[in-house]
Parts: sequence; C-alpha cells; structure tokens
Amino acid sequence: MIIFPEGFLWGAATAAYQIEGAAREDGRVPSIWDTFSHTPGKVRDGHTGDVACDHYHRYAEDVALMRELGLRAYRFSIAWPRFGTPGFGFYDRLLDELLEAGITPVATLYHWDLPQSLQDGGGWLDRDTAYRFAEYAAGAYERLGDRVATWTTLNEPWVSAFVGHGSGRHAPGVGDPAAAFTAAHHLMLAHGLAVQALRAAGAGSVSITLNLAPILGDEEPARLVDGLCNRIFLDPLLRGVYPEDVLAHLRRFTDVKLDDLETIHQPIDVLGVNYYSPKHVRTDPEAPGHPEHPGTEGIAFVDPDGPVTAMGWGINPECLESLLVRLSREYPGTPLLITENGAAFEDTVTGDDRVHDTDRVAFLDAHVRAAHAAIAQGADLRGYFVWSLLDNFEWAHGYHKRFGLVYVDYETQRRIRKDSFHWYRDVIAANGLR
Ligand SMILES: OC[C@H]1NNC[C@@H](O)[C@@H]1O
Ligand SMILES: [Ca+2]
Repeated sequence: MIIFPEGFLWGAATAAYQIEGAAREDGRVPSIWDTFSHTPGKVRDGHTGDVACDHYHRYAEDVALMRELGLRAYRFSIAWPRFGTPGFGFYDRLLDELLEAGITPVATLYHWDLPQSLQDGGGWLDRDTAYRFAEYAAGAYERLGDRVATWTTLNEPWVSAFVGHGSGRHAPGVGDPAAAFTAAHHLMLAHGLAVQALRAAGAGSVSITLNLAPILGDEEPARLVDGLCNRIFLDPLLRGVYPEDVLAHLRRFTDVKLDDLETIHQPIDVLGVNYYSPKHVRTDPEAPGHPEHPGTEGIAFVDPDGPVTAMGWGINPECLESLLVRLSREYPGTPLLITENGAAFEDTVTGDDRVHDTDRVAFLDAHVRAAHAAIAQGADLRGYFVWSLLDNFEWAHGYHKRFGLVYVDYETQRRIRKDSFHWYRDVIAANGLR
C-alpha cells in the first residue's frame, strides 16, 4: 500500500473560461479569450467558450459530482470579466455549494481571461495592468475572502507571457520576443502587488501556480531552456533575483524596467506546480529556435520517443518525482501543491454509458506514485489536483482534447463518469494506492 500523509489535499481543477460558458450573462464583459476564440483561424473549428460546459448554470450538479468523488478540495478560477458585474454573485453560489459539500475552495484569480478593455490599454505589456490586477484581487477578497481557503494569484504566467506574446498561439496573439519577456515581468509584478493587497485585506493563504518542466537532453541547451521556462519565474518569486544567465539573455530583447524584485518577492504559503511532461532539447546548428523560447536559435526541441498523450506530450512520471525533489532542495521552505496533473486521451462512450479510459487511469496512477516517491525523498507536498474535473475548452484545441475525469457530451451537456472517476474516488477514500 502507498499511503499519503494525513490530510493530503486530493483535488481536481478547472478554470473559468474553459467550463463556465454564459459568456454574456449577467454583465460579463469580453476577455482576450472571447476576442481570440471569435477570431477566425485561432481556435480549431472556430470553437469558443461561449457555452463550454455551461457550468455557470450547472454548478450544483458539478459540485455533486465532486462530492461523489470525495474531493477534499476544488481548484477553480474566478473570471476577472465577471468582477464588478451582477454575475460575480455566481462565485457566492459556487462557494456556498462547495462549503456545504465540505470541499476546500482553492481560487485562482487569473487563469488567462484578461478583460479586453485592459488589453486595449496595453494589457500585460503595460505596467498599469499589474496595478489593476492588485485592485481586482483586493475586491475579490472583500467579496469572497471569508470562504476561499487559498488564493492563487496567477495560473502559469509562462503560458500567458510566452504562448500569448511569444508565439501568439494563445490570446492576445502577439508574436514578439521582447513582448514575451516584458509580459513575464509585468505578470510577476502583478503577482507581487496582488499578494500585498491580499495580505493587507487579511488573506491567510496565498500562492502562485507555475507550469514547470524538467528540460532533458544536451546539457547546455537544457540549462538555457530551464532558465527561460523555470528559473525565470522561480528565482524572482522565491529568491527575489533574476538568474544572471536569464537576465543577460532577456536583455538581448528588452530594456523593460526590471527593478521590481522586492515587490515580486513576496512570501507565499505554497507553490502550485502544474506538471504534464518534460521538454526535450538538443544542440542543432540548423535549428531556427522556438518562438515560445526566444533566443533559442541552434536549439532543437525534439519530440519525445516513447508513449505520448493525445496532446503529443511524453508520458514521464519520473520527471514529476525529480521536479518535486529539485524544488524542495533548491527552493526549500515553500510547501508544494500539484495544482494540475492529467492527460488527454481519445475517449469514447460505450453502449453502457461508460468511458473505459484505461490509459488515463494508468497515467494518473503512475503520477500519483511519483508524487509519493517525492514525498519519501523529503518533498513537502501538500496535495494533488487532477486536471481536470470535466472535459472542457482546451484553448487553441477547442473541445477536441478531453482531460476530464468526467466526460462532457457537449450536444446535451450530459456528464458521464469515466473509469478514472471511479479510480480516483477510491484513491481518495484510501488516501493512497494499493
Ligand atoms: O493543457 C492542459 C491544461 N494545462 N494547464 C492550464 C490549463 O488551462 C490547461 O487546460
Ligand atoms: Ca494601460
């Protein structure tokens, strides 16, 4: 038997734009993802978050599924585009349902849905937006702080910065290396200012969630890409400095003011880690570089050999273990929370209304075991959240990639429990694995 520490936080995660729908309801204003998804060619088959899983209306049914799973916690995001509108009351209703079900709410303030009006004013390329974010954080705390257990400022600032502003594959669809580094800095400034605002308002538990990946392959390119993906955020946030090698690299692209490190380096109570897969690089003089890793000419980003998920991501649970052990050794003193881990696979509904997602069960089983192995090596891991509770809007892939423990039939909005739902329910009940 593999048993987790008493009180280990077993959860599942979602995000507002990916599940809520009701895009125009009760005063919600457009976000950059409304603009982006409604721009032809940006999202596969023109899918948008207009309806998604209709969670805005079906939240009680979805909380009942969480209760059936026995979830200890639920990670969701608050839509900034609903802040200050009648629709913000949705979060009161959701929180009341969660607390009624004995589920601990973990709320992310920003999961990529920047109000378009702020984007029109410069978005993350404008320092001003960081201050607007802190005001929103304080306002959200005022409304919901009595019921939210842990506040997460940002989800995956690397994606917002480098996919949103480096390759432009995500909203707001900018393709400019200087913009990517500038956005990364302003996002971290926003985090720091928001933490200060949340603490001032009385917040007890504050965090940030980073998508982190071990970089495998040739040592030199791996070190650089580790800097561009991981250390560029970990060091300012947890040590209050930009790593020298990263600083020298980004100065090739931007002279944006970077002396906000004291503000950025706010003590946090837990670091959220989203892990899916490592990255693989090798030296290749012919390689043109990757727009999401600016300045990587001469570095090839190679596909993993071995099993992959429906996203083409390598299945590598050992890298979760090594990542958690590294974090606990190189950034000691900050408890860890796996705020996302999961996989997309081709799911089919069988005649008996079941989804036999054996590959997802195998993926989750292996990664839960890896998490336990990291704890055995001293990692202070407090919890594990599956991405995702429900199949949902997978950004530029639209609804074509299913990560859920629960299958969503988008025609009827019917929810169908996958085998992984039952598997996870048993893991939670046993607080471990056989
Ligand atoms: O790609 C799967 C997930 N990754 N982290 C952020 C989420 O919004 C994604 O759906
Ligand atoms: Ca502005």
